Amino acid sequence: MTKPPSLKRPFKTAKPAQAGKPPRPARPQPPERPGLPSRRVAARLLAAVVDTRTSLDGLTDRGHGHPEFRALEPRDQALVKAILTVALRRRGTIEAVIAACIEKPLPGGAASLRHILHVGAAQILFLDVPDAAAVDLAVSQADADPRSQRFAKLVNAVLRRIARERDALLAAVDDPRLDTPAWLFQRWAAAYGEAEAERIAAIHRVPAPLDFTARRDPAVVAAEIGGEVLPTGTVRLSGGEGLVGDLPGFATGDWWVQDAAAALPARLFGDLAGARAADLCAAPGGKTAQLAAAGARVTALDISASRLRRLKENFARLDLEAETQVGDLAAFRPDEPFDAVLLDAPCSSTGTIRRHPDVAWTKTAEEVEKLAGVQARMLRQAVGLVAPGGLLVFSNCSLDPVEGEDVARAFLAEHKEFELEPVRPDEVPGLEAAVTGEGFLRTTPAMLMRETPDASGLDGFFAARLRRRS
Ligand SMILES: C[S@@+](CC[C@H](N)C(=O)[O-])C[C@H]1O[C@@H](n2cnc3c(N)ncnc32)[C@H](O)[C@@H]1O
Repeated sequence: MTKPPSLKRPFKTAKPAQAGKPPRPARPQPPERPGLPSRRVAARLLAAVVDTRTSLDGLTDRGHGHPEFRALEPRDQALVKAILTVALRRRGTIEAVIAACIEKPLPGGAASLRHILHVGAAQILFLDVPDAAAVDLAVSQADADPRSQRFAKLVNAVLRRIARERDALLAAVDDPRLDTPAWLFQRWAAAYGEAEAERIAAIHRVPAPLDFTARRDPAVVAAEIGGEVLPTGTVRLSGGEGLVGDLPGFATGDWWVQDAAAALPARLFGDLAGARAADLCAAPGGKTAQLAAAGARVTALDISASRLRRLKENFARLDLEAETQVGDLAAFRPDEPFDAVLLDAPCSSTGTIRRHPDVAWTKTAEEVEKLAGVQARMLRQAVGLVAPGGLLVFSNCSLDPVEGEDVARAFLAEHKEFELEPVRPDEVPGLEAAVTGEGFLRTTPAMLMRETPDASGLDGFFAARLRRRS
């Protein structure tokens, strides 16, 4: 990451003090304007996401995130996250609105100016921040940055116009496709058709509901947190804001946060009471928790020690048990094979864009292809871990068939000792349309439509259930 520019104006190096003359006291710096640090950090993090394809989750991690983010007060951190989430979710729209307010394109190399404008416009267009504050802080920010100082007047004019003409400007550029990078939209259109790709792009513009998997009775959890039980059994809370940890049932381990689609793959094993199960890519453990809660004796493997630590914390809260192992699947040699093996493989995560809008701007088509190769390799490594007659569920949260259907088909063609055990529509009530003709499970964010968009949709997920012949 580039070194953060100094906020202070450049100053000349002081000459060494001459003998006899007392050194001149340093001029006190005026205190920074309230609100400016959070906007500066927002612009810096936006740059890291879109210019160097850095994950927003990593940048805003409370323990290991960007140092300037970690230095902010919790309230300012929340504001930075809110600004960035909407700035990335509506990136194309914001870009089009800014373009409509300037006579000629922003000068090439004016990246810093562009990020300042995006942060300012995101607040004016989509957040409950007073327009005057958003404009003034963006102007101060431009003025304090040597790279954008000469554009401070432009920032003022553009953002004031956006504040004045917000509704008309938004109406003039209202096209969900704008907020999805073209390469990604084309891949969805090729896979699901133009109309479904548009529906996916449209629902991505709406913040996702919060989904929970109940440890015991979903109806009780729904009543306690004021949510609804979806036909799939997931508990959903829409339009909810605030800290998950403050909700009833958190401390007592009554539920864990898990998207409705992410809850499906582990259910494909059916009855697991007393079974030996392995979760080969387990952390942070949403699906491992399902396996353990269903009565399996679970071994949870993950290559990341820190992510596995989170799994252990989650399990302690949920009062669930699993044997954990930090390690690479390639070197995993258990004493005996398992009845049930889950491979929830690393992927491009394009099915989670609604919750993680940075994914749309940090991933590339090349990465999708490369990750499909990783998944195919991991699936081959899982073969010897499945007992005869046992089940192997392969899943991931990519929306791209290259990482899902294609990997599963190639595996089945190569491994005649496995057969596909088709998913039946009655196994996924409310999501019957997610069962493909071949018997795979394929969700897209445009499924599971409810009364309002903020209560609708789910992550894009793929799952195939493969049985090892006896
Ligand atoms: C999609 S995440 C798993 C999410 C998890 N199943 C859940 O539901 O909470 C993929 C996980 O695979 C792990 N991983 C990646 N490569 C691995 C490997 N070679 N061996 C074991 N784990 C690996 C990553 O550390 C990551 O935690």
